[in-house]
Formats: sequence, structure tokens, C-alpha cells
Amino acid sequence: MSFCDEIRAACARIARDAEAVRIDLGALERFAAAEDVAEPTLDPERHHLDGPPEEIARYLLTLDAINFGSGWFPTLAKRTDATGRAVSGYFTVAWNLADHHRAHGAWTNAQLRAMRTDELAAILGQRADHELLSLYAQALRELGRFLGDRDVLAVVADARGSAERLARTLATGMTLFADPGFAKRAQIVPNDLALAGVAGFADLDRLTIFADNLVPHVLRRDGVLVYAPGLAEWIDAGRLLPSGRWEREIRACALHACVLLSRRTGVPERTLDTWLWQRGQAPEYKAHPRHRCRSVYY
Ligand SMILES: Nc1nc2c(c(CN[C@H]3C=C[C@H](O)[C@@H]3O)cn2[C@@H]2O[C@H](COP(=O)(O)O)[C@@H](O)[C@H]2O)c(=O)[nH]1
Repeated sequence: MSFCDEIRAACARIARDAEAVRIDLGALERFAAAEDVAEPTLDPERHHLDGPPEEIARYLLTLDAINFGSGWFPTLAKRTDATGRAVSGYFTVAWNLADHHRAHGAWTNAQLRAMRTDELAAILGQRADHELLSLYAQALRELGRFLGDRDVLAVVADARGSAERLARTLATGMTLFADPGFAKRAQIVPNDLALAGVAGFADLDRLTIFADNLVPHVLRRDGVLVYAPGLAEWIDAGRLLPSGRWEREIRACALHACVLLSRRTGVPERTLDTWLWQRGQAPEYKAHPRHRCRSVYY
């Protein structure tokens, strides 16, 4: 069974046995009929997308190596956009990293291996004693060791045009990319490289969704996912969710619901993901608490 199908099978089992989350198939049908899925894009202001392919690929792999921390994001100092409005946690990290790369170029493998928390915190506009920043620095040092003396595009080339193979390589090559059962950041890497036009993959549509905390939240707000009262109250009260059964049921049911949505609509799961995630940026979704788990995976 392929890397991504193993993830789908495991999530289908969790969804079947789930006690705290269920998929409302009626709502899913209505959702499938109503959706107007936009093609995914990467925002060129908030991401570093203009430069030689190796530089852009290096920026995106560096970004996705620290594309986590949603459980800490309410404690992060958010960047503001031109209108003075705070941007989200992800965009705070992506945009500050993009500006640094535009001004100083991408970090070399040796610089990644030597990454210090205080240096990274200054670049991302955060306090040096914020525990998420020490995890980010650890993740970048691990990326530098994983790359060794290779270019990023050489690692991509080793996947021989397969997004699944690249995702498996990342998920098994770095502990902070593992994310057993979901491989969220390992799978978003080929998607982001393809969106940026710096790599091509024949099997991109084989990817599952990138199981974070926003896609399940959008599905819940739209009635596709229904949480048991205990879980709903916990999340609606803004309480941190420990990693474990409830958290895995949320992510697995979201992934499985998108497998079903993809079958009904013919839209690839990776495309559904980016559409749902960008839909989740809207105030009506952001106004309600989503689950917050302090994880190095999303
Ligand atoms: N499922 C899914 N999860 C995604 C992304 C992205 C960004 N992808 C870019 C690439 C293409 C698009 O144009 C996006 O701009 C971040 N995340 C996750 O969100 C969480 C933070 O959310 P918030 O608190 O709102 O910043 C955090 O766990 C982070 O890991 C995605 O695409 N799909």
C-alpha cells in the first residue's frame, strides 16, 4: 500500500471507531454539492517566491520545517499587514522568514545546523525565551543535518518526480517531520514546491489533506464534523487539547471526510485542503475557537 494510502486507511479506521467526533454524511453531501473550489495559490507577498529555483525551494523547505506551532499561536507576537491588521500565526512566520530571505538570501546547510534560538526569534519578531522558538531552532538544525551537503533540489530530484516518495523521505528522515499517521508537513512540502513552480510531481493528487487544526475547524463550522459535547465544550472554552485520542480523532475524521469529499466531487484532497484552509482565514471562522494542541507537527 502506498505511503498516502496507508495514512488514508489508518484515518478511516480511526473515523470508524471514533467516539468524540463523527462525520455527518448529509452535511458532507450538501457541502460537496455547494463547493466552489478555487485552485490553490501561494501569496507572493507573504512568501519568498521570486528568485532562483534552489533559493525558493530552500525557503519553502525551511518554512515547512517550522510550519507548526498552532497550539502556541495565541501567544505569538503577530505581524500586522499594511492596514495594521494582525496576520495569522502561519503568515507571521512565513512573511518574516520571506523578508529575511529576500534581504539576506536563504540559509546554507551549515547555517541551518548552527541555528540559534535568539537569532531566529529576532528574525521572526518573537521573544527569545518563547518555547516555540527553541523548537523552531531545533527543527532547523535537524533540517541542516538531514540535508548534509546536498542542495534542496537534489533531495527533490532523488524523489524521481514522486510527491509520495518525497513525503516519505522527509517523514522518515527527520523526527520533527514524522507526524505518525498524518505526515502533514512532509506532504505539504511537495505541494508548496509545486505551487511555487520549482518542482513537478506526477502523483501530486495522491497526497492527502495536510491535517492541521484549521481544516477540521472549517469542516466543524460547516456541520461536516460533529464533536461530542465534552470535546465541543473543551475546545469552545479555548482550553489546550492534549495530544492523544481526541486530537487524533479530529485530524483523522477531517482527513477521512476529505477522502469522501474528493470521491464525490472529483477534486483532489490537496486542492480541497488549500481551499478549506484559505476559507478558514475568514472572520466568521476565526471568530470561533479551534482546537489548540501544542505539537511539533502542525
Ligand atoms: N491544512 C493546511 N494547513 C496549513 C496550511 C498552511 C499554509 N499553506 C500555504 C500554502 C498554500 C496556501 O496558499 C497557504 O497559504 C499552514 N497550515 C497550518 O495552519 C495552521 C496555522 O493556521 P493559522 O493559525 O491560521 O496561521 C498551522 O497548523 C499550519 O501548520 C495549508 O495550506 N493547509
